[in-house]
Amino acid sequence: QPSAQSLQFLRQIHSLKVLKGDTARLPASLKSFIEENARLCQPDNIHICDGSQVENERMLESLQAAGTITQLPKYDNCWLARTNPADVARVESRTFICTEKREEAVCTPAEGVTGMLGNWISPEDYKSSIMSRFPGSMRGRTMYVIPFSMGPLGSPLSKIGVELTDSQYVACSMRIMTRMGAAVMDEIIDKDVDFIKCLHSVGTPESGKVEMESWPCDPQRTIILHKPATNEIVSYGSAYGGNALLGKKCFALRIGSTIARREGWLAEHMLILAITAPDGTKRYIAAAFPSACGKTNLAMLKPTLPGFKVECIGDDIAWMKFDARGNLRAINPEYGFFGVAPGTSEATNPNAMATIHKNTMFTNVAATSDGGIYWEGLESHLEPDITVTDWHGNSWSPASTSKAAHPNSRFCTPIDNCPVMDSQWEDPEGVPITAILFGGRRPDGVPLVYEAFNWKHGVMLGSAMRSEATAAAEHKGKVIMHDPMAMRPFFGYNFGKYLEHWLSMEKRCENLGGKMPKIFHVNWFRKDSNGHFLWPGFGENSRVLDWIIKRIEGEKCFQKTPIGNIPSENSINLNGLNTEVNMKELFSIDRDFWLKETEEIQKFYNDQVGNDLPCEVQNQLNELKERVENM
Ligand SMILES: C=CCn1c(=O)c2[nH]c(Cc3ccc(NC(C)=O)cc3)nc2n(CCCC)c1=O
Ligand SMILES: [Mn+2]
Repeated sequence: QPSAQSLQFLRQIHSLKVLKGDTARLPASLKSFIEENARLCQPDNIHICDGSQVENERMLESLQAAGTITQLPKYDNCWLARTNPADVARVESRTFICTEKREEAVCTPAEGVTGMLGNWISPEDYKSSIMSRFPGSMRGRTMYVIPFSMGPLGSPLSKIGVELTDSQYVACSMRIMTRMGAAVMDEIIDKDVDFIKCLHSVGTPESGKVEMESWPCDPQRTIILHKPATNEIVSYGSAYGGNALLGKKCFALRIGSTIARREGWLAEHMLILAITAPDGTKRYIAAAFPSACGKTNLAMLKPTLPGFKVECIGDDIAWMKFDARGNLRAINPEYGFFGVAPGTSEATNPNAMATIHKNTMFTNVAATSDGGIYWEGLESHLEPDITVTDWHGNSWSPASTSKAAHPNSRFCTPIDNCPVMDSQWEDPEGVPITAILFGGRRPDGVPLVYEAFNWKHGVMLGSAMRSEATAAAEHKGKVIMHDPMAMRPFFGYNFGKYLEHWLSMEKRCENLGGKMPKIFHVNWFRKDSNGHFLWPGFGENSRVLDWIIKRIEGEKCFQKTPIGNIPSENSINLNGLNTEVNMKELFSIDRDFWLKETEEIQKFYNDQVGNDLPCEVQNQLNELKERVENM
């Protein structure tokens, strides 16, 4: 029976029925956060999530009854969600950072150039965007209150958030992707900690007509807003992934990067892996890759080099901070994997396949007649008598010209299902990072691996990252897109200032008497003149990680080149490799290619960063250009 105080609280919010949870104990900050938004969104009732098994089962039953999800009886507690085809991916053009002054949020692109490093919105437009969407948006619905922690509860590197949402799909997915529920609520109550305020509604089209009953959304008016000054995130109209699971991109990267700047640490779009050599030395590596580079495949790598072991800490986000001894310690703030399904198979990522058959929410993948899932890349796993239903719900066969699964279809699966998690993956102190990799999909000119000469050089390499992508526009060619630090869609503030912050880490580390991590650039995707891949990739990448470890240990197994240090002759272990590798071509450095590359990088800086570019980064590019010219 709620206490008198909470009854008073309820009256304040229009005598709403609090279905679950006792509001009396909530600290004032949380109470007013809920109350203000309940008054704004007018839900029929409020459900304070405790994250329990029974609560989750009730939500799954309710989602099943609504037709949003169907059970996949071939696996243990696995579900398939099909979205409105208009709500299938992050919407970058509708994603904004709100600051007083535009230049705090974004760089100023050159005349006539479209900015590609984030979108700014004024405080006035932020307010009006909310007031034209949220009033009454939750009528007839329940407002779920989701208390969640990014990072292990109680870790000095963790941060807490509260997401208010009218989507049970979001609540079930947040329970997989973050530490969510009563333990976090206790932390908020006991320690009255600041929390990131996240408000989400799938909304309703202005016409009032919901296109697809089982997936309410408002694609025409989708908007994703961030206000770093007050640690607020507001998302409307989409229930999909990075738009709605606000702990991931919105919190852990965009808001996270602004907190990290204030507090002196790094919030990065990076996987974290542990590699143990045959002699037992274990190293932790963080790596940033744009999409389509196989980040999750590397994070869960099955090494081919005998005696090596690779274990996973995370596949998408790293929060890294120098500890008192000047060691860079990293945590994975997430609690699940939200991986791209197509392309995942026993051949490309056997450990992912071993992870996703329990307590997993699949979205927009195809379904099989024996109650399982299917997607492009799983052809060899299709039994002959099995029929397939595509992500629209239509029957599909390998002869179909259409795709069975949406290219951005996902598995959302608990980390603790993964068989290769590192024992320290939840260590509250984080794991010590001794190498940072930047990578890209570069079919031409970029060698398999090279090492930065120093931190400043490495920061320039990160800022200059590019990767082959399928052109979004109609001409379906391949273009080499800039994606600095693989953070292009996720910066929380001005990219130039972000680079300054990266540069400042060197001084910070020095003052603590520590050693900076080494920076490397890797490229699994170089092709020969016939368009064939020069490197077999996948588990063979352990040979590159082995060389990186040798370099961290100080072995002189490198040769200097104008672009950086590459492996010296025969210092990459090729024993046991059953395919011929043309190492000469794989590591060739062509003067014309690199002259062109430095020009492209300069153009990117001029077009997109302008005066916000730190002079040290420009100097590093000048030095690279000079070295290449003198070849
Ligand atoms: C840890 C693995 C990283 N990695 C790679 O290292 C990699 N390399 C390639 C290119 C490639 C593709 C097929 C073959 N096939 C054979 C038989 O050699 C070899 C290389 N594709 C790769 N992929 C898949 C990218 C799409 C997500 C990939 O993930
Ligand atoms: Mn990502």
